[in-house]
Amino acid sequence: MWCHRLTHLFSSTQCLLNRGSGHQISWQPCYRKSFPAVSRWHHMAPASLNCAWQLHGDHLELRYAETLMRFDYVWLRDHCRSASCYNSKTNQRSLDTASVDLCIKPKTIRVDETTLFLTWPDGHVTRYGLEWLVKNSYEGQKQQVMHPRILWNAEIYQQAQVPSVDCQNFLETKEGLKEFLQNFLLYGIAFVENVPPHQRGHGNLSREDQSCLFSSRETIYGRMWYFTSDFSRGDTAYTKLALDRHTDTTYFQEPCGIQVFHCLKHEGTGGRTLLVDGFYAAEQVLQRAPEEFELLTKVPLKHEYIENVVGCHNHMIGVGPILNIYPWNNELYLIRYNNYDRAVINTVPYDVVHRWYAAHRTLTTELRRPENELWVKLKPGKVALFVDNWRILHGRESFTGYRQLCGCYLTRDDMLNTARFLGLQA
Ligand SMILES: C[N+](C)(C)CCCC[C@H](N)C(=O)O
Ligand SMILES: O=C(O)CCC(=O)C(=O)O
Ligand SMILES: [Fe+2]
Repeated sequence: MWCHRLTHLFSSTQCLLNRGSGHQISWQPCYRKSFPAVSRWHHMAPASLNCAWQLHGDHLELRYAETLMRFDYVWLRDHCRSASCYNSKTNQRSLDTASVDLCIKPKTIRVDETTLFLTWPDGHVTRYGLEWLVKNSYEGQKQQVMHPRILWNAEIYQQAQVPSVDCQNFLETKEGLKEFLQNFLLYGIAFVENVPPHQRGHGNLSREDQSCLFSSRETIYGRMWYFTSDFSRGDTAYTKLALDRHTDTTYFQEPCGIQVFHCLKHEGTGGRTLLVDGFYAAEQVLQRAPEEFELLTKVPLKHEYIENVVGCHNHMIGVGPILNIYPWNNELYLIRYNNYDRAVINTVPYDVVHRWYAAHRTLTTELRRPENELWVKLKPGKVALFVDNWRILHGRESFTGYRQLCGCYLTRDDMLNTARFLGLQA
């Protein structure tokens, strides 16, 4: 179900973005020597309509499994999987791409039931499985999502009844870890239950020692952080004030991928945690105001962290748009949203800035809809909450009394690496 939702999302943006004039790819002039373009379709067998191909001056056109693909000849030479061009033990290219003639074209081409054969002018033969080509072609990739997800508002998330994973299962069994990761990848949040209320318990969830699960990302806040409302750092997080929804470390060139929260103590009232699916809100913007969505993907902004308290002097700047999409399929992969930490806007001309403010307002309205808000109370020593900081916004209610939280940021690449190792699409 989610797959269709997203395919729909991406294909509508695709049209949108392709129309934008700034988005057009300008082709370099091709200096290939004249090549007799064969303008008729070759079918592999008279009876088979499954596969057909056609040679053009600078590319091969191939139709297979209902996909029409176009391959540049240099691309076809560059991706050769023969033993001399590719080391299948290390999965690395051995061919020096810079040694390929940019005007190269195959001397002969042949296709059978499963394979495309190309012979190059120097006699070298390249073979491609047709399935491999579908999977690896631009056209094939364009139809796929990189990260399957279930976008949610409070009702969708609650009805899904996503189970928390028990801490011991998570740490000690492959199934527990896999279930946790699957939930996390689909929803962008995941809870681990029965975490011991002391700090080590939390550390075990993410440190490189013993359990070897994920590595934490060391930042200006340290590797693991313990914080309370003592204003030990120059940031509102270290007070008792409410924090509106935001993502963290927007002022890093690469914002932290994952954040883990574990409540150690709270003697007082308030302090609930707010979670909002930023991608769900962005999808609403795309559907209601596609040109505003596009603007939010295009306008670069700075976020900034300037801190001068005793012992801590930091000045961080991160640059990027609020919404980041993969250009080939328009899939959203990162939202950078923190109104507290957004820096002076000096990267945008005045007329664009006004439209940007309107687009920002539309997104903010979606993010603030009460039906999109998931509120949870982190009880001391019960759950650890993992948050995808590239997708989910978090915030907190103001509170009274003594409240101590600990947590860490995790390296996103390592978590996705583990997920892929367990057979998940990540
Ligand atoms: C989580 N921890 C308390 C360490 C950091 C708080 C960082 C707060 C900062 N305004 C931001 O949003 O990035
Ligand atoms: O105090 C909280 O619950 C969260 C504060 C916050 O936004 C953060 O630490 O990143
Ligand atoms: Fe935060």
